[in-house]
Amino acid sequence: MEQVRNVEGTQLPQTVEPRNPGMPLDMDWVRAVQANTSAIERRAATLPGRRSVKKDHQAAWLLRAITCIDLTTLSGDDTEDRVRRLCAKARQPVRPDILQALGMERITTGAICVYHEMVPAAVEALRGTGIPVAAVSTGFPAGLSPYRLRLAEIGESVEAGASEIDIVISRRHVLGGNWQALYDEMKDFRAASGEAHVKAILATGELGTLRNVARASLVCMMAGADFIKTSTGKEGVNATLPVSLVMMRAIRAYHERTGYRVGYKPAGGISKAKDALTYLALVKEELGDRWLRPDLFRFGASSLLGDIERQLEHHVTGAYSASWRHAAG
Ligand SMILES: O=C[C@H](O)COP(=O)(O)O
Repeated sequence: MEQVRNVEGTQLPQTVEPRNPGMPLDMDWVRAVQANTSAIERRAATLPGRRSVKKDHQAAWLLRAITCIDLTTLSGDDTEDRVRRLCAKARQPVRPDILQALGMERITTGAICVYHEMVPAAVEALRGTGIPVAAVSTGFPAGLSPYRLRLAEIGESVEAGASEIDIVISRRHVLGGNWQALYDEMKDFRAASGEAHVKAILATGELGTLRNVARASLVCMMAGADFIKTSTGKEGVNATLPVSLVMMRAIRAYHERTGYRVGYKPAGGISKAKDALTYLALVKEELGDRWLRPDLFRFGASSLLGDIERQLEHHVTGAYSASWRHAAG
């Protein structure tokens, strides 16, 4: 077995960024946004081949990835029992013997992410663990239910104990270039969330262009989003590397302009450990180490944890498969 080196931040102190206060809508900044699609795609295409995460650090990075997962179930057939099982997994995402072999005592996932109706079961199952419950809200996934009901849904989830709210934006505001409407909507959602942290789901697969993704990212941050998130997991195209580059660069620009760090959450279709490593490498390169913590980075994923567990088990037992070596390259 390879020695797992201690990666700073794998066992995490509770550092939480101050909430993003937002800023007035700066329309000149929004209109000036460019996105060079071919350059972005070229950059994204070279990333998986890089050795940004060295092989002998991979197990530690995979543990880090686990701490950043919003462990998710968002199905029509969700039950309280399923959510309770998921919460048990969030509390103990890796078998204790594997964890011990990797030199770690305890880790948890970043959060649990569920529909509103499942919030009470999740809150109860996670009581005393410090693991937050995130609720998808505002008529997830399409965001087309009546506006007052979308606002009320946020309030009810907060009241039920959700400390993170994943809202969906109205895609039509982006597609129609109605940035003021997007800003106002996001501000209302933010206000309705009270003290809860707010993740703005852009549904990037439905926004048409990378420039729209960049503009929507900026507008949501200006309106006070604490995180920007790619997708609901229900669009035809969900998290991708080009979209992630655009969103991370918007986060960087917002930080440079305002001093506030907004978090990033790629979500939907991320199910392989090697993909998690690629995303972590991208975050490290584009935003820096500070973003590699669960208060600023999450994976929205329902099946990623299973693959990471398998890879860690292989790592510990020495059955480190040739295909994995190749894939993680
Ligand atoms: O927000 C999280 C996504 O809905 C999860 O998508 P996934 O089931 O493809 O991992």
